[in-house]
Amino acid sequence: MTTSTSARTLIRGGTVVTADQTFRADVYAEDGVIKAVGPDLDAPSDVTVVDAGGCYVMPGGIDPHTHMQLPFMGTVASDDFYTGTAAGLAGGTTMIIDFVIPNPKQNVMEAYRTWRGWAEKAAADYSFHVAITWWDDSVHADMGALVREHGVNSFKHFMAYKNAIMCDDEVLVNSFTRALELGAMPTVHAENGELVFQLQKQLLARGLTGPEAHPLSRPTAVEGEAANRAIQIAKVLGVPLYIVHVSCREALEAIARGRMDGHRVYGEVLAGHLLVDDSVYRHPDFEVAAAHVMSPPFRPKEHQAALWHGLQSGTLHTTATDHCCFCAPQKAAGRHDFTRIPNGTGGVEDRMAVLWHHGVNSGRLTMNEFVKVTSANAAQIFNIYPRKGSIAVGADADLVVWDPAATKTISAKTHHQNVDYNIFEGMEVTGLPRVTLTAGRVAWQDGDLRAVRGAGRYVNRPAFAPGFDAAAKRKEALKPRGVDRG
Ligand SMILES: C[C@@H](CNC(N)=O)C(=O)O
Ligand SMILES: [Zn+2]
Ligand SMILES: [Zn+2]
Ligand SMILES: [Zn+2]
Repeated sequence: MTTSTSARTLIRGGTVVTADQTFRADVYAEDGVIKAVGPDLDAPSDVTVVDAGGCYVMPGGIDPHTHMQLPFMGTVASDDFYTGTAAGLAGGTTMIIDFVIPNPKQNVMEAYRTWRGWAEKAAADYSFHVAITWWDDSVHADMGALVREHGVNSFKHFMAYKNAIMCDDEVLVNSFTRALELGAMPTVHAENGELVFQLQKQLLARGLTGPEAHPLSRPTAVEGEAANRAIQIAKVLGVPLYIVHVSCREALEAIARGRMDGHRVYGEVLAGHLLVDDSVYRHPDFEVAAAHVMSPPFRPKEHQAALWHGLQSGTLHTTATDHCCFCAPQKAAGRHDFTRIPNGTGGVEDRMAVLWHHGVNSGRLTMNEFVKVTSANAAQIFNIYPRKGSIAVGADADLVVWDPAATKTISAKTHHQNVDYNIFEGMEVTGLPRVTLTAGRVAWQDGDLRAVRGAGRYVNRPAFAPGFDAAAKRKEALKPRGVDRG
């Protein structure tokens, strides 16, 4: 179902904040596209006027890491593409990049079509990273079709989850090589799945079955090793790399080393990893501890300071949520075996507010840096800027009118996410979306959510600079050199 985007909307009286500018201006949108940005714009007839007085007008948030209705660990994530994108709109996020995750040996194109069907009901725009969970010639071919015909320019690799969707080095090397040929970005979930598997077995054998064992099975060295390995593999192959949910100092330092070596490595950090620490796993109530089971796990406090410094210094580039919700009855599957607790937590509704409060209000980030890490950088890294992540004529009218004085206490009792727990429960934040517009239409205003099921559109993300064929380049490099007689 498509909704009219011929709505004419004038956002009046605000201060526009983009990744690089802050200036007083009105914004006029028509047919879902920004048509004018400037002071004191005239209001044509039959226009909807949005009062942005005292507010900032920013590009709508882009969450580059969600899993709506993901089938995982024997159950299905509780937010679907409609409820999850609606909750995102309530929090100022106007686009998600979700994941197609084929089962091993499942045809990649078939999995892609399945996820496309599920996402038809989305209330905001969406796109997909496609996970490569196995390898053969059909995967090589399907990656080409996805890039050339379906607007996919990023491929995900889980280095964790052994005996499920974990990639070994053979898959990583083949898929990274193919990504380079195609001009696509490989991304990784960097945890050494073999180590996790062995540590889980050891912990269970010692009778440690509760959620407090979850972080013990995934120490930071397990993430640091995998991050470094993925970076070195990408470096040898000459392909860029994006590391999702960087949660600890070891992974951050691997990225910093790679970047210092001149390698194109990007890092993503979750709002949760910036603000929630590992004490949650020692909560006496199983439900509270299990609600926080996700991977990589929440870490000791000292890693959060490092992650904030990573964001401030440009070693980390995007913020996300890894929104993958499971309610208490689903988490209870692991009541007597923590390895069976479905991994995942929420956050798509709260990311922008918690980052504004703890990032901008605290002085860690400027407002422009806030726009970079919640929207513009993800748009640039995944090649949809300035259509997304900017406020400019011709860009999509995905906008948020941000009230820096508005306050609320985050709670599962009041959030719109379809999950019975909130990892930011009780957190008081100042700075909230007053209005969120998707394709020029008001979807959230002063607490009233008017998300439209099916209004979201699939966003094609073009390949990067013409992917050259790495094989040809390697052949050239290996050609015997004639003696150079000077
Ligand atoms: C399966 C997915 C969500 N779950 C999680 N992060 O624990 C992921 O690993 O990113
Ligand atoms: Zn090839
Ligand atoms: Zn992951
Ligand atoms: Zn994820």
